[in-house]
Amino acid sequence: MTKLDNHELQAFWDLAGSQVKMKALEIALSRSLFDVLREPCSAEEVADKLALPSTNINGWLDLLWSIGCVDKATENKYVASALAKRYMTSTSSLDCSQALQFRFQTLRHFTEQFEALLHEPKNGVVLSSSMGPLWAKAAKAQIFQEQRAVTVPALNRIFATLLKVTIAEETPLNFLDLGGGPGLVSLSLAQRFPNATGVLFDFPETAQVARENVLAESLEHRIDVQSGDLNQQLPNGQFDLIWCSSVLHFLDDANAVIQGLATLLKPNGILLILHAEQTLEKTQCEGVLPFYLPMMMKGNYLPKQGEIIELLTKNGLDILQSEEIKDFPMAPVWLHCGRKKA
Ligand SMILES: C[S@@+](CC[C@H](N)C(=O)[O-])C[C@H]1O[C@@H](n2cnc3c(N)ncnc32)[C@H](O)[C@@H]1O
Repeated sequence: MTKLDNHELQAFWDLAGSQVKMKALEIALSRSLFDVLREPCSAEEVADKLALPSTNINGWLDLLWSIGCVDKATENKYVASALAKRYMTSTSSLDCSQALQFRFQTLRHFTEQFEALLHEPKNGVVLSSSMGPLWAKAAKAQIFQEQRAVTVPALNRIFATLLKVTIAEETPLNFLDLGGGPGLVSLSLAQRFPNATGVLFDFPETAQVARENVLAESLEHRIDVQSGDLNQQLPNGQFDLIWCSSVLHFLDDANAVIQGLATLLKPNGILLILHAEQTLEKTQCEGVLPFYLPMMMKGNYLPKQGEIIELLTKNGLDILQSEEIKDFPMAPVWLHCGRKKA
């Protein structure tokens, strides 16, 4: 070790310090600080606008500066960074303020239960129908924001540059968006494929949120919003393309649902499954486990690497490609693209 290297304990001190950074950001989001800082302000002006004493405001703003949320402008003024303006201001079309706060809260809640879950692991998801209203609330807030800012751009990249199978934009296909939440994936598919029709399927309460978003875009003649509990029933229809992202974690039997999806595909139909997975690779564990271990310990399903491919193959699909997708909400997911045999 040269005297310029960090001590080998630094990584663990940094872990402790990240709690303080997180709290600084959480307070900033809850007080709409970045809306205030759309224009440069001094610490005193920030204090005045947020009705706080000015004593500790400089330190708070400097910490936010150190993590990239604030820039320093001239004359001792601070201004929201370009990143914060893009993702943390209420007028931005990519605003993720609520989504970020939700993640802070739920992961903190998990840390409080962590040890109890080691003593008493759970081995089944909560009765799924009771989750309907909670999912609908999420579909109006954090899932909506994450679909708009992250999932839809990832979908666009996947279709534009990543998929090895080409689907011509004018194809008159019928798609299914399984567990589609607020429906931005369905809207995006309908816009990408102008001759397509589609079905979004989710719990009744969430489906209502999706229906309103579909109506707002006047696409109700092309997107049929169906509802039910996937543990009990499948959507109606026969599909050329199925998009299923971050849904299997919440179901009782992923195998049964994939088996069902295979029956809903037309011959040569394409199934795109995007889910976080358990892997044996250290950096992937580091990226995935902080976000998905809580779910696993509560009894949710996190596929092992290779498991989805096995299920798709077992249910009569040829695997066309499997890729790690890093620009997905919270943590990387694996995209598996399967095609039903003709
Ligand atoms: C994490 S969200 C993912 C939403 C969307 N697929 C995406 O990637 O943004 C999970 C979705 O699955 C839906 N879901 C979970 N369990 C379900 C069930 N048993 N039946 C129907 N929908 C369900 C939820 O309502 C929610 O909209």
